[in-house]
Amino acid sequence: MSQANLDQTEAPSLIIQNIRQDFITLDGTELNVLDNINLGFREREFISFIGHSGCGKSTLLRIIAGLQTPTQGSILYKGKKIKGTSAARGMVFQQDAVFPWLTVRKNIEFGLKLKKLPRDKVRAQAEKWIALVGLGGWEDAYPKELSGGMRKRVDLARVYANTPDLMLMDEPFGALDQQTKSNMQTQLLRLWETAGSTVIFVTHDLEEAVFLSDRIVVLAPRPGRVKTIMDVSLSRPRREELRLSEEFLAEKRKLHELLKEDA
Ligand SMILES: Nc1ncnc2c1ncn2[C@@H]1O[C@H](COP(=O)(O)OP(=O)(O)OP(=O)(O)O)[C@@H](O)[C@H]1O
Repeated sequence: MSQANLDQTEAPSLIIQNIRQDFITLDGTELNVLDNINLGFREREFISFIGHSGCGKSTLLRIIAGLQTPTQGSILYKGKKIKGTSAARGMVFQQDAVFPWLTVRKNIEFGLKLKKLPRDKVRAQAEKWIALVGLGGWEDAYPKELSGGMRKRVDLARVYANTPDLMLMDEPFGALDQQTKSNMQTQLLRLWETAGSTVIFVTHDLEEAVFLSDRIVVLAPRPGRVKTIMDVSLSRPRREELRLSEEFLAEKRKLHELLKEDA
């Protein structure tokens, strides 16, 4: 574990350099939300951000997405500075972003049509992701006919169909029940293995962070800083049974201790 972060064996593709974020609150006082954030992530890594409520996880994710310009510092992706949003960076939030008036297929095709891809390519790409998220047979259903987990799968397919290099996920499974959440985590790992994108995943859930991640960035609050980075020493592919193993519980305990020291 280290605060520093830049991997020595492979050049990082995403570099977060000296990020500081200040906000002006409603009463006019200045709030320093993030300070001196320096991180480097390799291509295809699965990274989670974890830390107590208000430590700036979502703000950091929004900066990486290009939705928020930091007070200081910059984000480099493959050597280029991130400015504004891009289709190459897909975002998934707790509340899904499916359109209620479009069918499953049309939701997934929506972004592809905006890219002006040929019609047969749009259809083929949508078919591929509908199958990958296990929604074959539901192509013509409307979101109101689906369960929360199925809607989430449409949401993931919608974003993944655009083949983003970077998937930025802000507590995407936070509103789901435990069983559905576990299923979605396993499904997400399969999609990630297929798509080959780098994932940055914000969560409060220790088990989720350990199950999914290669590395977990632990943020300390007031102002948000990188406290440490935990390497998750669990092999892949990760199956459901892993959650009950001693090695999994040991990793979870380690993360729990790292977070407790902040309290
Ligand atoms: N646009 C804004 N203007 C003012 N303050 C903001 C703004 N956005 C975020 N904040 C403040 O920044 C701090 C960090 O917020 P952020 O949502 O990034 O934290 P978080 O770690 O994701 O929290 P949680 O785990 O509760 O979702 C909070 O105190 C929040 O009130």
